[in-house]
Amino acid sequence: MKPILHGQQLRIGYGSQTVAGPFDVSLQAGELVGLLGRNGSGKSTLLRTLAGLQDAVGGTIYLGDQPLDELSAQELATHLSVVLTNPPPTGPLSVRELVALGRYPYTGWLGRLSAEDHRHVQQALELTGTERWAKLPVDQLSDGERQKVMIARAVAQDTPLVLLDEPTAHLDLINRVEIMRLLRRLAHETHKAMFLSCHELDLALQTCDRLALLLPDGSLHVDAPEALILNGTFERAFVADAHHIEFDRQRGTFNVRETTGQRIRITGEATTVYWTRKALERIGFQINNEARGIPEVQCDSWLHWTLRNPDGTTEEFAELQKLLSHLQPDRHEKRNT
Ligand SMILES: Nc1ncnc2c1ncn2[C@@H]1O[C@H](COP(=O)(O)OP(=O)(O)OP(=O)(O)O)[C@@H](O)[C@H]1O
Repeated sequence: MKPILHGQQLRIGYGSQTVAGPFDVSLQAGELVGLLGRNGSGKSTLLRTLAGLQDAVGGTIYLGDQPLDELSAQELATHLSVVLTNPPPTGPLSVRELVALGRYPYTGWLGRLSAEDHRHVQQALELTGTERWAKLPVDQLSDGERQKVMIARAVAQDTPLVLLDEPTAHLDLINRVEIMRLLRRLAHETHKAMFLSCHELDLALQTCDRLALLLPDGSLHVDAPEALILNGTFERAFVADAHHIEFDRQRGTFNVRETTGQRIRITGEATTVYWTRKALERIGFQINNEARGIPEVQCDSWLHWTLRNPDGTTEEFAELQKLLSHLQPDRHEKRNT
């Protein structure tokens, strides 16, 4: 399938200063692609470059068959829409009026909306679930609601490609999930390519069709999320030089490690084992179920733990905190002195 956007030997940056690249990147119709990377890796720079808001340091970007830099601003606006992090225009604008601004590439210099434009605006409101706020002033919406309206404006612009810079920033968990599910649904149902930057690795792993990882060495890796975990690219992107963070490849999560060198075994009921393991790792224990002659925590059932000491003695605990305090008496004593 022909890509909607293709960047060839792309180098992004400022003036002659390269931030990342050279790399190739392609976006296909009907897919949600998440752009991830550490702070300063170049996510916003890449999005702005693909949007034609700043020049590439090198390489060429094609929208279909046409090089991006040969398109006029008006033509570009029919190929791609952009949702940036800056706050939307405030003032007495209603939600419907803001969404209608998405039609600007198609309206004449008077900005008068045709019946076709009104149809697109209505459709965008319905597709994004924002129709119920259509008459409200935009500045009366919550951050999550306003973000959906900004997405509706991009949908009304009716472009095959939508670029979004951190659309989930400053939103709570429910709204972050809602926005990602909305973008995924829009990509699949309206057959648009959606390319968004974000910092929520977990959410991106669960919702994006593909992920693009910008690495500290300036390379870009695009693949199925699970493939990037399996081949180690995820770790290289985020924890290559971080000493106290470890990536759990089995669960796709990052763990904070403050190891004291003490080892412990842990067995028993799966959910209790999972959270007990997290707690023990948090206080510095290394879990090693292969080792012999070290203490063992048996998670007997929900809210009951047995500690087997290497000398064969056992102790019972009905609270996780009591087990933790028992296992790290130094900290406990220090706190009491
Ligand atoms: N206007 C500019 N002129 C020169 N360098 C810039 C400019 N804007 C950003 N940079 C630099 O380009 C690099 C990439 O910045 P960019 O904002 O693209 O990163 P990012 O991945 O989006 O970061 P974050 O996750 O913190 O938003 C950084 O080193 C930054 O300092």
